[in-house]
Amino acid sequence: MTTILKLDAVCKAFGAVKVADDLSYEVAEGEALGVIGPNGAGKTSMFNLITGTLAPNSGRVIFAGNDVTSHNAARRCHAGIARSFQVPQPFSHMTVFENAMVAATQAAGLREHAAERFCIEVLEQTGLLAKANTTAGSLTLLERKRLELTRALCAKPKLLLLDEIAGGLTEAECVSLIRTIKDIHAVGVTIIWIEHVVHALLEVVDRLIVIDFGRLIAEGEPHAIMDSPEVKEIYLGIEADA
Ligand SMILES: Nc1ncnc2c1ncn2[C@@H]1O[C@H](COP(=O)(O)OP(=O)(O)OP(=O)(O)O)[C@@H](O)[C@H]1O
Repeated sequence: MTTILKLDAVCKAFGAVKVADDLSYEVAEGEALGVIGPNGAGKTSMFNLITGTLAPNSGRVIFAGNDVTSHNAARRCHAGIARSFQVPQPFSHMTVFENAMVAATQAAGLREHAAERFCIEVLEQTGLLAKANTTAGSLTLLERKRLELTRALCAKPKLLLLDEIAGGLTEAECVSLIRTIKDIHAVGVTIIWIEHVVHALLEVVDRLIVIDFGRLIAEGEPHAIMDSPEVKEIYLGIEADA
């Protein structure tokens, strides 16, 4: 098993609010790791610490064997870390294809025909090829989520971070998105997926971690984690002895 990502005793606080409190865990290459936890637990902040938009107060982020703690977000992106945002952030006035091309050229460093060919390939994979010439601002929510995936994949990531990508979708849309994410995982992309739609997570991830007040409070096989009384109490608000 090769470790692709390691968080080593990462701490980050905003005033009195600890968003990462001695956070340590590892992710294996090719793994799909799910992340759950209450609102405000520090899950998105953890992604910001991994991608480099947030600097830790202490601790280290190791990616593909290199200490990237001092590397900025652009450098980490070039190294192979890409993310989708909880609220889709496309260039709304540009087409789907143009959005993909920005990622393929700026993040993956591809040029001209190679970039175009790669974007077509990714749009096929994410189910958006038919919308290639549509402006991003006129897409449905599911399509915007698919565009988030497209933009992240066009950066040619080794590690893909998904932030609540299933949120707000209908059940049928969720099923269709799960299929796409499974396909992406099947070709070897390592995934860390923060999600409140737990059944979607359980269909994809190999392992689950639970974050509360910036601390890792549970880690293990997804169904066992969801069944644990501690997680039910902290995450679902059900008292352990109820
Ligand atoms: N830049 C910042 N400055 C100050 N406080 C922040 C900042 N970013 C996040 N926080 C606070 O840190 C806490 C954790 O936020 P974060 O978005 O990481 O939680 P989360 O687990 O992703 O929540 P959710 O499930 O609601 O998306 C929240 O109380 C939030 O208000």
